[in-house]
Order: sequence, then C-alpha cells, then structure tokens
Amino acid sequence: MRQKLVMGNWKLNGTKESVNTLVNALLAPVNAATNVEVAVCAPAIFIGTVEALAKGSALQYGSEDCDVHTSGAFTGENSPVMIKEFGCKYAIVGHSERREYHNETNEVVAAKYEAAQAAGLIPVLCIGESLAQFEAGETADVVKTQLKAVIDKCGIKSFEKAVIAYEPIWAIGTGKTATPEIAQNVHAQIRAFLASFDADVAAKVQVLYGGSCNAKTAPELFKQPDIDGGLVGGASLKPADFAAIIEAAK
Ligand SMILES: O=C[C@H](O)COP(=O)(O)O
Repeated sequence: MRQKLVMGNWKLNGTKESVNTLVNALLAPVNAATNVEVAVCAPAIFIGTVEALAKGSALQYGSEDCDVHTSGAFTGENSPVMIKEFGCKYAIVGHSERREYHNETNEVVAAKYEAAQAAGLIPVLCIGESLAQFEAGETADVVKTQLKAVIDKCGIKSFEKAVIAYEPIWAIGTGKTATPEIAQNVHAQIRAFLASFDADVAAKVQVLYGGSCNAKTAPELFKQPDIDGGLVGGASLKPADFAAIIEAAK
C-alpha cells in the first residue's frame, strides 16, 4: 500500500515574511495528517529558514533542483550534499521549467537524479509532455524516454528511493488540470513501463500528479488508483488551499 504524498513546489516565490507565515500555518494541518506525507520544496535561499520552522514537526522539505557536482568551481549552483546538510529529504530534478529554461536534457536530469541519491536525498523526477506532444498522441513515448534515461544511468532499483511526478506541461500554471481519467491513464502507463523492468519496484514507487492541482481538482485526482498524491505549484503558496489538498489525500 503506497502512502499519499503531497508536495509543494514554491518555485521562485516567497519572502522571509511569507515563508514564515506559510510554514507556521501549515504545521497544524500537516501534524494532523498522520496518514499523508507532506513536504515543501523551497528556493535554496529559504531552505535554512524552513529547516528551523519545521523542526519537530511532521513537515518534510526539499530543494527545487540540485547540481550534479558535490563541490567545486560551479558558481551559483547548489550541491546535493549541502542540501542534505540542511535536513532536506527531497530534491526535485527535471522539472519542465528547468528542462525548458536551463536546457536540461534527459541525460543531465539523470545525472542530477544520481547525484541526489548519492547524497542521501530522494529525487523527485519530473516527467511530462508538451501540449504539441499531447495533441500528437506522443505522451506515452515522451514519458517512457524520460524514464529510460534514468533507468539506463541508475538502474530500475534506484526507483526504490525515488518519487516520480507526472506533470503535463500544458497543465502547469494554466488552470487546465488534466482530467482524472487522462492523468490515471498516463500514471498507469508509467507504472506498466517500470513493471516491464521490475514489477515490485513499479508497485511501490509513488507517482505524483502535477499541473493545476488545487483544492477543487485534488479530491478526484487522488481517488485514482495510480495517483499517489500531488506536486503542487501555485496552490502550495496559499495555506488554506494547500491544507485542503492535504485533506483530500487523507
Ligand atoms: O511543480 C509543480 C508544477 O509545476 C505545477 O504547478 P501548478 O500547480 O502551479 O500548475
């Protein structure tokens, strides 16, 4: 039985004050949701603040990205080892915004996934198709290619310590949530593809849905058999909305 996981991705948002307010508002609903794992992934500059605020609570946290290197002359990057030192459990890798705006290829994403695991972090591997690919019926091929790059580099067993987030790019920040049927269908295909390598790993890995997941759409999405929670962008910045999404996962 897979546990539900609700993860916020704050992206490039927040101030010292808003982070304080948001995390403090989440502690009670998170502590009360004993059968749901909850995490927030914060901009690197706020991770230390989240660490201090979340101390002693059930709230887990992570980074929105990590570098492939542990240290060295890589100005501006954040090492997975440093991220781990601040108590992070997760590191998102391969978010479509990183793939698009930072030209991250499947191979770079696989290297980040490997580096995150080597540092003791759980990579949250984001995969998903563009609108053009969706309309051309290429979704299954796209997500399988994205998964295969990681399987080739790190092996299928690496998914014992990873999370997958299926995020159709056309649904991210657009208000156009994939229907529960569309999302479930892709999640089932992801699981079947993993099962073709290792059925046990496929049955256990958490596969989250992301893309305009909000208080209204989460309940039906989370009822689907292969959807194990959500990677939530915009709605994770609003305490009441994020708490309602956590509630939907109970
Ligand atoms: O990582 C989160 C996703 O990109 C979804 O963002 P969104 O909930 O604002 O659509």
